[in-house]
Amino acid sequence: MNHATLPQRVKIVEVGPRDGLQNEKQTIPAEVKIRLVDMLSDAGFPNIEAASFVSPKWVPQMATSAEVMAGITRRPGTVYSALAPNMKGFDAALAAGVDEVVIFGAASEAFSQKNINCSIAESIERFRDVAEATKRHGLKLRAAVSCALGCPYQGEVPVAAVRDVVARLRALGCDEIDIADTIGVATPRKVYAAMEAAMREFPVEGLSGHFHDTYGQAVANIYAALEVGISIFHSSVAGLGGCPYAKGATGNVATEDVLYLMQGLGIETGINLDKVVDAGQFIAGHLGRPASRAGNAIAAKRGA
Ligand SMILES: CC(C)(COP(=O)([O-])OP(=O)([O-])OC[C@H]1O[C@@H](n2cnc3c(N)ncnc32)[C@H](O)[C@@H]1OP(=O)([O-])[O-])[C@@H](O)C(=O)NCCC(=O)NCCSC(=O)C[C@@](C)(O)CC(=O)[O-]
Repeated sequence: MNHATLPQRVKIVEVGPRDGLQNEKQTIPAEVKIRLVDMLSDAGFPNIEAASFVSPKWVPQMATSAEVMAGITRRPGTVYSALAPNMKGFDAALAAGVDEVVIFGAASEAFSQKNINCSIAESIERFRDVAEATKRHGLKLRAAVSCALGCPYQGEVPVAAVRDVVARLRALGCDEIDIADTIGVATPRKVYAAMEAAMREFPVEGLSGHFHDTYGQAVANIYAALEVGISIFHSSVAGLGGCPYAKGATGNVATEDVLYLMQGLGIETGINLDKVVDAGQFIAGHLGRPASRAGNAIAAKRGA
């Protein structure tokens, strides 16, 4: 049997406090978000997406982002990221002291319009100023490519569109680019194709897999991405989430499930799974819903 050579170490970016919580209907107090970020920091994540400086009319849940950033206890070695779609968002992110600014585009025109109210070409022009300011202030710059594997409005998204937007984002000076399955529709062969298209335009070391788990394929998709050399993955504690502009999409792949997979594969993450399980139980308890599969299994075993 042929076994692909997998990376020995991966970076897991915890996106639960942002992607995970942004779609919650119930208002989550800033103190709860702060406690969640602090628990995640304590688990040793190298990168936590903690906030989003977007219009509060568009995404009300993220309106407390400045308060959250001011309230968290920063762990040395953790990069704290926030979304910024324009200069207003950038200025707020800078004032809040983020380490990494995330611009977010799409490989689908229809999604770009629904999510950020402009075309792909217009978004790149808006991001140019944000990218330039990010670099000038010595911050890291990351870009997300939403709907790289399917769009809730347009359906299929050609890999040529993924390649094209990755090239445009590279030209802005991005340090990392996320290939996002916003609505969780991908299966492994689609992941190979999208990642291979992206790899033609951007170094594989800087590409990440951002998978939602709507159809239960996210762990298989992560494995497929590992096989083509991707070594950065995004996940949400307790599998929180969904996109406000992608109806029916469920949360990101659960961090506990991803860490369990990596442990089984002997791939280093530097993250304490037990502490992530605690964070997952905390936030799932607060929201009144079950945590992730691996998280619940580990918690149940502890209680046994
Ligand atoms: C981009 C805009 C602002 C354009 O929205 P617009 O309405 O075209 O913007 P505008 O410039 O005309 O401004 C309208 C109002 O918003 C305000 N405004 C404008 N910008 C900001 C800002 N940064 N922070 C706070 N307020 C802002 C601005 O001041 C003004 O206020 P008013 O004068 O009406 O009182 C809007 O569409 C928006 O905020 N969209 C955000 C959508 C969003 O956050 N989606 C979820 C994140 S993306 C995601 O989850 C996908 C990802 C990354 O996880 C990867 C994946 O899975 O695909």
